[in-house]
Amino acid sequence: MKNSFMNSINPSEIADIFVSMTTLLFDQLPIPINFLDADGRVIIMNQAFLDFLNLELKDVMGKHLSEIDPTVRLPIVIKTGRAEISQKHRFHDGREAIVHRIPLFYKDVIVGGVGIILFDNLSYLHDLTMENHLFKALKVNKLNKVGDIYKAKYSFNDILTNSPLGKECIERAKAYSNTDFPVLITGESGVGKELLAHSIHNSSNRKNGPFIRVNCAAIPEALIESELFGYDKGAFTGAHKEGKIGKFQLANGGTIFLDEIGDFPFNLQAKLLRILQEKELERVGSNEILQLDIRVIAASNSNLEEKVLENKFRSDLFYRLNVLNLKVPSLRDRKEDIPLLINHFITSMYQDFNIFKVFTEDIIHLLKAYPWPGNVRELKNIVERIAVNAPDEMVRKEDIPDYILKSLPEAPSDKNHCWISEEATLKETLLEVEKILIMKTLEKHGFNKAQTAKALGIPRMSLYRKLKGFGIEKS
Ligand SMILES: Nc1ncnc2c1ncn2[C@@H]1O[C@H](COP(=O)(O)OP(=O)(O)OP(=O)(O)O)[C@@H](O)[C@H]1O
Repeated sequence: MKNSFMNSINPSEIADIFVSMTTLLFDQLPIPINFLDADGRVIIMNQAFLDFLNLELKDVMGKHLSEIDPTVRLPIVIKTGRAEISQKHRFHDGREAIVHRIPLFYKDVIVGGVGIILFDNLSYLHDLTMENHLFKALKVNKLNKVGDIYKAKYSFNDILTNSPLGKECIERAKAYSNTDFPVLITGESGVGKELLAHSIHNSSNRKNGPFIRVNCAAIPEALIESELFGYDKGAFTGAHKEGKIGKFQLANGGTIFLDEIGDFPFNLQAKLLRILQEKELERVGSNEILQLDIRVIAASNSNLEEKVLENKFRSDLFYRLNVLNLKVPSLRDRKEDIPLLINHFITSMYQDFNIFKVFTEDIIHLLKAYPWPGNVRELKNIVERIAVNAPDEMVRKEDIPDYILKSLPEAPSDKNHCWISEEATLKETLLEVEKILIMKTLEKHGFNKAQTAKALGIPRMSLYRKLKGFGIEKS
């Protein structure tokens, strides 16, 4: 029977039969699914996907997916070969969805990709939060655990460092991930605090549970209570009738990452402390107490001890969060990492956008002399900016943004050349010499300002003033 069926098929028809049977099967499913070929062109799009796009099959078949919606990323995933699971996506018409993008391999060669919209219409339900919607969908469809949706994205392998300070920080974070105590990560903006929080969760016992990030500075103060703690049905006028799941409840079984904790409103700090101490949550409008099983990781780029002294942050909360402390060093204190990071960012530019640029030793040397107040984030932005804008493959000094070049000391181009202009006044000349001396001493002491001031024999405040005068420090 089987043989006679197979024998009756022309081999060239097999692919067509596969496509039409798969389409028939996927048309029965309420989940939007599409298949692209290796060039990013549509081979299969099921009815649920067509309904989502409000298109007909003839409008999409054989078209490059980006012609249908320019925001899509599946063609990029087909190029990189790296699956993107449970990602939030905003379509060109503003609708949001949770999507999977998966490359398909046959004998190690990418032959196409599958796109799946897991939860659509996240935004039309403006009276429901995304979390509620997901939570409901999880319950109804028994599709996944919350932890499968809210995953930590990074692990220790994503954190690059060559420097002793960086390595020490990672070793400490790894040790912390073997415990369940709260961790407070401190350090300047852009040093990689969030990366570390993800990594600690991902190598802890909670790695299969959810990782919920809350940016305490980004949520309006009036909403923070309901966002974090949730509320019960009809808790107050204007509340959604079904209530709201708060971030703490969502994080149950996993980790909650409270980023920029220094901005947490003072009047809610007692409630936060109670949750951390009791591991119990009482939603607004409810008498029911929920038992929580969560780990808390907090991060701050402001000095929390100072905030405690200024009565802007409760000392009991500070001690509760600061059981384990992780201080992330600034990039200027681990300049050895700069070449490694530059290399990593240009490799990503090549993999993601096919842009290839060479940063020579000289250019890296120049970039190492800059103090990087915005740390790794600033370095990443600058490398990407240079890579996109530099006209030639070999990056030149002129391709480095002006504000960086201006903040570097003017080194004499050769030993015999006097770099001091004969027209310069004595004051100008002394200033120039001072600038060069300060920059060289800063470099010698790994941009540690306390050590530099000591070596120069000047008070630290006067060093800060001079650096500000040179336009090197933030005012
Ligand atoms: N060691 C590292 N290796 C690779 N990438 C890094 C490293 N450190 C930071 N990054 C990258 O730098 C950027 C900033 O990192 P991150 O958001 O973790 O910093 P942050 O300290 O949390 O900043 P903020 O205080 O402003 O929230 C991210 O794109 C991150 O991927």
